Formats: sequence, structure tokens, C-alpha cells
Amino acid sequence: MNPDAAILIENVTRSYAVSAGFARPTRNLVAVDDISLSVRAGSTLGIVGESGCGKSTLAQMIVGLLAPTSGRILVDGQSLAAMDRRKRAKLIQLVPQDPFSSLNPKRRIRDNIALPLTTQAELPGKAQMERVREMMERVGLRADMGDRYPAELSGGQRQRVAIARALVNDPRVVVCDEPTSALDVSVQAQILNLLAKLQRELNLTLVFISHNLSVVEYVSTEVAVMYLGRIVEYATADDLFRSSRHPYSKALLNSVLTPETGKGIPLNILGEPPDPSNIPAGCRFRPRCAAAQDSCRVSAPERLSGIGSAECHFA
Ligand SMILES: Nc1ncnc2c1ncn2[C@@H]1O[C@H](COP(=O)(O)OP(=O)(O)OP(=O)(O)O)[C@@H](O)[C@H]1O
Repeated sequence: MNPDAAILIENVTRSYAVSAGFARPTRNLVAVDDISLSVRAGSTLGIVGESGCGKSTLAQMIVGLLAPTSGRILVDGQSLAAMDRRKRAKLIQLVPQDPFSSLNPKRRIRDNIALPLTTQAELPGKAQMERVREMMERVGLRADMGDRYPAELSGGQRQRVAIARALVNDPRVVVCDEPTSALDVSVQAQILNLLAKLQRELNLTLVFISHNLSVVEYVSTEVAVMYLGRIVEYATADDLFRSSRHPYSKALLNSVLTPETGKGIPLNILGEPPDPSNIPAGCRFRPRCAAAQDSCRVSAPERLSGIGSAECHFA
């Protein structure tokens, strides 16, 4: 793995003890299962997979809000585990799915954007407001909107505020967890274009999480396909969308492509994913895989070996 990577994920696992009901022992649910991945500086990594596959758990660990059960994550070569909150805020930021719940409803927009700066307390007040103005312009918010409150803005405008706030400290890495899924389709495109523009202008490393493959295709340079806690394929966006290797990626692709262009069987007829507290033996995709053979029942496929690889016996 590349030690100069913007994000280096090494053998990271996160499990939860979940209750199985009254007077029954708790079960161990493995939400992220021994993932290793390195993310190139200045790239946009899309992480895609169905609901419950572990995307948000991984995102929370990458930004340091959740500790791995085992393994380690380095951002810009540094571990977030013991890092001071202020330093962490300058290195990496999260753009959440629903900005409404993350913005303070009682504060004006300009104060919401300035919040990470005021906790840093390094810039004098006037310079802070100058920085906020600059960020509002960058994300396409009129200066007079600074006086308003979150409830007075549309969903798309609120997401612009959340992006401005994430960028106000000039971080190196930004993780966006389903940043457009709460928005109307027309507004989604505007926010995706904005994120792509900011990534280029600021040379950010962007991690973009979505269950929507079309959205991921639009913004990503590389894509990690997640299934039941593991990354089962890691490829450049071009390769994934032209010639995916894993049957799960093919099924995901087929769910968004037309029958003429798609290959494989769409996900909706493969049934629901298994319970992550009871992961199937052998290949974890086997129960839903139309191409499964006897060997898939017996042994798990080899681990990913970097970009252009897939966890499938027959990839
Ligand atoms: N705090 C928690 N306690 C117990 N189980 C959890 C907790 N957080 C997540 N999980 C479980 O871990 C698994 C992965 O959840 P996660 O939210 O990371 O997936 P996701 O791919 O982001 O899904 P979604 O798109 O629905 O948010 C799920 O089975 C979920 O129920």
C-alpha cells in the first residue's frame, strides 16, 4: 500500500454488540470487516453499496468520529486516534446527509459557517468574517443570505452552507456521506457540480459515499464497491463502469443501466442482503450470486490486491 496516500486504511474492523432480544445473549455484528485501502491525494473516491453494508460506519471512522475495533487509519500520514480536535478539524471534515440536523437553527448562516473558525480562535473576528464571505461566494450563496437562519433556506442552499462550513478551515480531505440523497434530483446535480468544482479548485481529496451508482459515477475518479462490511471491488471509475469484475458490482450496475447495456442480473431479483451478524461462510455474496460455484461455499475469495482487483474466485 502507498504510504504517501491521503488516506490509508489498514485492516480496519468495526463491530457492534447487538441485543438479540430479552434474556438472549448479545450478538457480534461486524459492520466493517478487515478493510484495507489507500486513497490517492487529490482523487475522488466513491464508496457505493446497498443500505446497511457499512458505508456510514467507514465514513465515521475515516473522519475520526468513531474508533475502529481493530486496525488503523492514517490521514496525510497521521493517525487521528490521538489527535487534538482542532488539528483534526484542519485535516479532515465531514459533509453529512442532512444539513438541517447538523446546522444550529438558532444561529445565522454566517455564524454557522464560522463555527469551526471560532472554536479554533486563531483568526481575529474581522478576518473570520472575511473568510466566511469568501466561502459563501465559493459555494454560490449570496452575501445577504448570511443574515438568515437555516429554516429560511431551501434544502440545496442548506447543503451549500454545510459544504462552506466543512471547507472554512481549509481541510485536506472531505468526506461526504450521501450529501445529495435528501435533495430533489435537479438540486442534486447542482450540488454534485459544486463538489466537483471545489475538488478541482482546492485540490481536495474527496470521499463520496452513496447508494446511488449514477451519482458515484458522475463524481468519482476511483470507486470502492462495498458489500456486507467488505470492499469487494476497487477500480478506477472508468474501469468499473466499462468492465466491472465482481458479480455484485455487475448487479449494482445492472440496476441502473438499461437491459441492453447491462450485464448480469439486477440486484432487485437477487433478494435481500444477509444479516451482518450472521455472515455466510465462504464467499459472502454466494447466496445472492447467479454465478456461484461449489468452491464459493467452501472458501472466501482472496483479498483485494489494490486498484483493479475484486474479491471473487472468478473475477
Ligand atoms: N451504533 C450501532 N449499533 C449497532 N449496529 C449498528 C450501529 N451502527 C450501525 N450498525 C449496523 O451496522 C451495519 C452497517 O451500518 P451503516 O449505517 O454503516 O451502513 P450504511 O451502508 O451506511 O447504511 P445506510 O445507507 O442505510 O446508512 C448495519 O447492519 C447497521 O444496522
